[in-house]
Amino acid sequence: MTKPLIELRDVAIRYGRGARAPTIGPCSLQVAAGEIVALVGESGSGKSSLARVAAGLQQADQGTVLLGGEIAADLPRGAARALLRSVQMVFQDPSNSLNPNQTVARTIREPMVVRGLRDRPAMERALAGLMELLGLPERLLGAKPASLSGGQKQRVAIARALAMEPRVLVCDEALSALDVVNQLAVARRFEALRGQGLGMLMVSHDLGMVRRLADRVIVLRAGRIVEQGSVAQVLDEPADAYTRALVRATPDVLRGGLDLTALDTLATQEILEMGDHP
Ligand SMILES: Nc1ncnc2c1ncn2[C@@H]1O[C@H](COP(=O)(O)OP(=O)(O)OP(=O)(O)O)[C@@H](O)[C@H]1O
Repeated sequence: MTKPLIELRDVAIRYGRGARAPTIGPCSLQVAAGEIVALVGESGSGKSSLARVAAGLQQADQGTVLLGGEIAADLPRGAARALLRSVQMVFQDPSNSLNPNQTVARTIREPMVVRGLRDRPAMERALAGLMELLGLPERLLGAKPASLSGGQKQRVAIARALAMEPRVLVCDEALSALDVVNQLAVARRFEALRGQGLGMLMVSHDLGMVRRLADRVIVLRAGRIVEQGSVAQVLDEPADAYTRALVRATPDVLRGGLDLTALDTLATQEILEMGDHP
């Protein structure tokens, strides 16, 4: 059997020492190639903490993180770094994650340099490919974040993450700050990337988007996984009382997924052009 791209085994995180210090876990989860797994739960339930551990940005206090069946710390330094680079993270607010002094081109080229790409023409081809994939017009290559719309900034952040050629993308509310047009455009890109084998762990409050994108849903409450299963199982027939409350707390229109039927008939480029007014 192929190994999951990411596996968290009995991962626990503890913030501080006192009896009331927030504790998350132990939690176990897996993301396979071409699979989108959603982490949902109320604010403070531990979604972002687990996402950061999965992305290698935070150390767990207990448990193991396996990437493609391997533990980075067990490998020689170069191999460990390459393994850790196979997971990239996209955050909610691109304004905080992009360097305000760097152009779009430099932002997206940088990870290519980090992963060792030295061939300039290959780099330019990869840059052009990512710009096209994310619906970013060429004229933005020399632009700095301040002159981009929120949607464009987030698409640059996603292009930068993909420039590392990750096997898994960890998205922490990556679509929440976007308007519905940009959400749909990016969701379509994620669907296409999943088709190419990319795995995704997505943290989201938006059960409509979870229904659209995710294959499986994991429900967290107060640092513990209370339920997990397919989207249909968890969102339509939740077994756990907390999941039922979470689903019920979402307005009908969002629970069923946003009605994007009219927009969905348009080509992605048309959708992006609608959303590209800075
Ligand atoms: N760096 C930190 N130091 C101390 N406590 C923290 C830290 N990060 C998170 N916590 C605490 O850990 C718990 C889980 O936080 P986390 O951000 O992982 O939850 P979340 O489900 O992602 O919440 P939200 O949906 O509001 O982003 C919370 O009680 C939070 O206050």
